[in-house]
Amino acid sequence: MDGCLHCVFTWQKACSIFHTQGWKHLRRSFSTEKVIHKDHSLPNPSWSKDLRLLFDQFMKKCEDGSWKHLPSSECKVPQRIHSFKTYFLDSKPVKEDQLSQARPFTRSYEVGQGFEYAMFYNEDEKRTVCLFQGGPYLEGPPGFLHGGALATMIDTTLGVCTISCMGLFMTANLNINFKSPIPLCSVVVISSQLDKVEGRKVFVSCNVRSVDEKTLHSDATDPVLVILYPYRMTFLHLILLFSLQR
Ligand SMILES: CCCCCCCCCC(=O)SCCNC(=O)CCNC(=O)[C@H](O)C(C)(C)COP(=O)(O)OP(=O)(O)OC[C@H]1O[C@@H](n2cnc3c(N)ncnc32)[C@H](O)[C@@H]1OP(=O)(O)O
Repeated sequence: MDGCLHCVFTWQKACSIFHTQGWKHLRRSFSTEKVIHKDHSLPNPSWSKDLRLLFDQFMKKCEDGSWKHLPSSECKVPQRIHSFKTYFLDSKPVKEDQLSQARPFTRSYEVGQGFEYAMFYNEDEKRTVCLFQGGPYLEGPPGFLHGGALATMIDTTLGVCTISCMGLFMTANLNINFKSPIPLCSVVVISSQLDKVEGRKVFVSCNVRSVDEKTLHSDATDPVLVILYPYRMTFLHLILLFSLQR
């Protein structure tokens, strides 16, 4: 029992570290390996004027503590976290050399070519906002953003909202309505919120609007995110959690 509680605290600690300090600290806290990181959610030369302006506006909102900027990082992912991810979900382990190549999908492009974004979280309102600029490698219809790229960012924003509010999860269902195409390299605001929790199910929703808020590009209502922890814990998971702490 003590062991189980210890694991609960470990995950609570992980989630708390995640939304106060970001992935880099979460990863570092579970690893003895040296982690090289860079925060990709800060302005860079590829950011348009719109993205910079919005970023500055949200950073201002962070000053009174109501909103938090969520940093990102690209790093050499520690092997143990990979093992954890692989085994925790009962999937077949992938080869070591493939693992060493792994990196978060949304941070896998050259600066400015793919997903440029910054996220902000409001704990009281259980809301997450993502300021997103889709680069030229994310083209779908000529001159417009690929629907799958937008779905990726919606899933990521909803995921960050869920992990910040509730903890570890897997997306079980995601319903997206594409209402108006997004011009490539333009900026949109993805606003997500936690609507309700029923047992292991977390219901979150979001909408995607243009910077001037006049155009509703897309919305996702009642997607379901199922939280895995602490309800489906096997002996193997417990061993892995203990090993992560060493
Ligand atoms: C740092 C953070 C940033 C992260 C950003 C990245 C975000 C990326 C998010 C993802 O891409 S996750 C990857 C894509 N998702 C998957 O691969 C999930 C694959 N599916 C599964 O692994 C399992 O189906 C799942 C864990 C979702 C559920 O399996 P379980 O065996 O744990 O749950 P179960 O089937 O018993 O269902 C639990 C409840 O959820 C409900 N449920 C399950 N699937 C559902 C579904 N598809 N739609 C609606 N409800 C669903 C189910 O009816 C039930 O409701 P009740 O509790 O009321 O009985």
